[in-house]
Amino acid sequence: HGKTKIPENNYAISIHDLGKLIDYEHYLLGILQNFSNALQQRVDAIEYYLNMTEYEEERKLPDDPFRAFRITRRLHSDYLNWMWLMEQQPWETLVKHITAIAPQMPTSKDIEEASSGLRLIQWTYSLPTAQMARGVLQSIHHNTSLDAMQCLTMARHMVNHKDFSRAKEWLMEGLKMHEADEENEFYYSQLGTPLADFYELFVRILDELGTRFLAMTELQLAIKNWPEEVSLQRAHSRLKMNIRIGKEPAKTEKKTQGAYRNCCSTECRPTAKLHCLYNTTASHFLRLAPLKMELLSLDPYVVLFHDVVSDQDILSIRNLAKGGLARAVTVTQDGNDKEDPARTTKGTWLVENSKLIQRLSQLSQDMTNFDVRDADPFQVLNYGIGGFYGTHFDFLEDTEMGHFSDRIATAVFYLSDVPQGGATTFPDLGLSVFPEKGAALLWYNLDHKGVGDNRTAHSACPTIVGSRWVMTKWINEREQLFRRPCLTSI
Ligand SMILES: O=C(O)CCC(=O)C(=O)O
Ligand SMILES: [Fe+2]
Repeated sequence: HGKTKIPENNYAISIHDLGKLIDYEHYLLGILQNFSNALQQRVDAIEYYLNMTEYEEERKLPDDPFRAFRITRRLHSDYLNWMWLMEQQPWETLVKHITAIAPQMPTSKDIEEASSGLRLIQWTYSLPTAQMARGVLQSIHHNTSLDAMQCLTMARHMVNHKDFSRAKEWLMEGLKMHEADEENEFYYSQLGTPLADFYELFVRILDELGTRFLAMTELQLAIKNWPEEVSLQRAHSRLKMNIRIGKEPAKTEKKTQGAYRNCCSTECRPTAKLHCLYNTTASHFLRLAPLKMELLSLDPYVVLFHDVVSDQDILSIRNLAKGGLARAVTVTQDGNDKEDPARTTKGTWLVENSKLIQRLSQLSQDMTNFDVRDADPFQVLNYGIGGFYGTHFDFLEDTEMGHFSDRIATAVFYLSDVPQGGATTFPDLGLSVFPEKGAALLWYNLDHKGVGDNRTAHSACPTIVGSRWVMTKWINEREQLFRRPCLTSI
């Protein structure tokens, strides 16, 4: 029999798949509402009975015959009915409904990835914590925000990632919200985040930041307020020990990635003015239907094509991909696939050979003037919460596969607009492209000798708002013998 394996839904790395959680929550809230109704019915009946029997009345001997009769009758039978009611727990079936969908609920890994998404958004776009907590992202007010519990989760996450100053900011936001809501402490305790937990973490953060004596003062105050809290007592003895042995506070490392963060935040274009033109030369076809092409860099070659995929085709492509989204992986040195925290997106390969795919292949061929008959299939990707692809190369050079046939060029088709964030960025080129539904970005990964060009390092910046869909095509060297006669290595 054994346990059934908990499925890995990986919700946080695909906004599209996260949509399933909306249905689950709706279902759960329905159960909770039924539970509430059932309870309410009972409460009403009990209150009615208490009123009827004049519970609040003065106690005196039942000297009138009706009172004497009434109390005898009540205590002969009513009490049994109440006992029966107290024993009945019709919500046990509700609990079973919840148990049945429990395996589909997000896991702690999902929470970690969702928090990481927010952390990356905050870091990449330098968003102030107080604004973020209130739903202000890049000066845009969204009708959404985080509550005290969610700020606490963010603070914990920042502590785990050793960013103690951010942790402190998140915790202060959480504390403020919690204290403003003090009369609902029962609700917070019920959900496992009593005020004491906020203080416990607060003290730990102050300690890590090297402000240990401030931490001690705060802690003593908190203990005065919640003398029964074991967690505070534990924190107290830990802190005393740290003071006694003079434990070094943690050092937070500073990461700086100027160009990457700049070009994620605002569109970057290399200084030299390049041109927009209609590409009519790549194939015979293009003489009749030219592509709107924007030259972004000559060396390495990077171009952006506008309006190459129709809304209709985009809908079809996304529908083909929707059912099969799975965590996208990266290739290691020895040619194996591995799960990579620097690639938080789900993807699927379009392997069938439909009319649509043939049309898209022809389009890729027209755009690139490369033979794509044997290229990798199209890969459709949907990014998650703060979903990104860290700076990487598409060429495989030193890997097993790379020796055989390297990825000479990459095309990225944008299958959605992205309201905020989500640029494709080339930090070394000072170049970034913000997604525009229907456009396609194309670049060469190899130099004229067929060697990987390090300047083509690129990334997908974290998506802030939106469900980011792209489709990529990696084009291989192998088939290009006659199309790139100038390759000096051949
Ligand atoms: O999503 C993007 O903008 C880039 C994707 C990418 O670099 C890749 O899939 O290799
Ligand atoms: Fe890439």
